[in-house]
Amino acid sequence: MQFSDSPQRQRPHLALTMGDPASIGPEIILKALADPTISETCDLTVIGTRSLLEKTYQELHLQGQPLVHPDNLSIIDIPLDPNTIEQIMPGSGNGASGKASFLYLETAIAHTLEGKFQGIVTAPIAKSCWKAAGYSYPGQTEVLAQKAKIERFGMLFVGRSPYTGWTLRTLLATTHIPLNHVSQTLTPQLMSLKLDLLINCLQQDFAIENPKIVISGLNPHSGENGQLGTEEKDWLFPWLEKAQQQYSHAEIVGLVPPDTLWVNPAKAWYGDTLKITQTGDTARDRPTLTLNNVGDAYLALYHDQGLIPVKLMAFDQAINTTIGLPFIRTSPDHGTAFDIAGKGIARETSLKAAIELAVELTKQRLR
Ligand SMILES: NC(=O)C1=CN([C@@H]2O[C@H](COP(=O)(O)OP(=O)(O)OC[C@H]3O[C@@H](n4cnc5c(N)ncnc54)[C@H](O)[C@@H]3O)[C@@H](O)[C@H]2O)C=CC1
Ligand SMILES: NCC(=O)COP(=O)(O)O
Repeated sequence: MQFSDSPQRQRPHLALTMGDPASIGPEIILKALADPTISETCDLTVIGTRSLLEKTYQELHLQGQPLVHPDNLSIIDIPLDPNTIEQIMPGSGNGASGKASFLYLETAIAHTLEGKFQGIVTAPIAKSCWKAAGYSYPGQTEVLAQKAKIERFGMLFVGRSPYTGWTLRTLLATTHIPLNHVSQTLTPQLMSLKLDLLINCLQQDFAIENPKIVISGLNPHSGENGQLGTEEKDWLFPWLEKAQQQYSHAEIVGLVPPDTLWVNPAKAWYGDTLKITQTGDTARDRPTLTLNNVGDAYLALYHDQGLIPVKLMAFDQAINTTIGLPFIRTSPDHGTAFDIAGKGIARETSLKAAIELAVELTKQRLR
């Protein structure tokens, strides 16, 4: 893969897809790229529809929003026919916007596989709009994996605490499936695959040689010895014991009951920098940071078990990154936010964090 600058400066060239054009995607792109600290670290090429970026700029800059003008961006333009353009209205995702967002992603992947970009940052898409357009994928992750011909991949969320600098990393063992499919989808093979990917990723991408990984139970109190669910007793604990022996260079902790799993990460996230003010004006310090109690990464068994705590702590900072791909892919943790699209109030912080992480990971891979 080629870097667009001298190896010493390691300036990655990244694709940035526009996501669903009826979403907050165009707005957060124009906001994020208005920040010079972002453009200083990498070369970014937006993959989307220029006329829609221009329309967003015209509508929002009148409100005094700090936006980059699309003329100052590198764009691979995906023009849409007038009939499609007419159907794309901020806040109303549909088959037309879904089709456009799929085209942007496909184009980014094709260019990346050809070596034009080292990584892809994706703005959010709506799975329902893809479905309306006739594309049947659970999300962008599966499209990336399929086009890259990869069978082993994972959905990892990364967020750096603005209070303490501590980094929360959460891998989901299962992702976009109904809750009542979780138990039969989880298997020892799937758990081994995800744990293996996670350990490799922590070592290679985050330079953590001997990672500590904390794994959640599935049922309340991790099954309470079979009384509240049998998966832990039947196979999760035996699987864990084998994994602990297999990965002697990693510390694998578990199965921690899912409700208490997030107490120590929350302490590490907030540290002692905040005070809880209770009614009656009493202020109480939060517990001091105790980093020996936390993991380098958490393995959650299903989507909401991992993402409720991630979004509670880190909604404006967290990044979704696909691990196992031959290139870097990051995305904000939030979705299309159709409810606020076109209003000029979307925050670009998570997209900026996604770009920053893509730069960091690309450089780490080069090292
Ligand atoms: N990376 C991706 O492509 C993702 C896509 N999605 C998709 O997005 C769609 C909507 O999902 P929801 O569950 O409603 O989550 P959402 O993240 O789009 O919205 C949840 C709430 O957060 C607010 N919000 C989200 N991003 C914001 C931002 N940058 N600034 C200010 N407020 C923000 C929204 O206004 C809404 O009130 C779904 O189709 C989902 O599948 C969801 C998560 C990630
Ligand atoms: N909850 C994460 C999410 O919806 C993003 O999925 P993907 O489109 O990145 O696969």
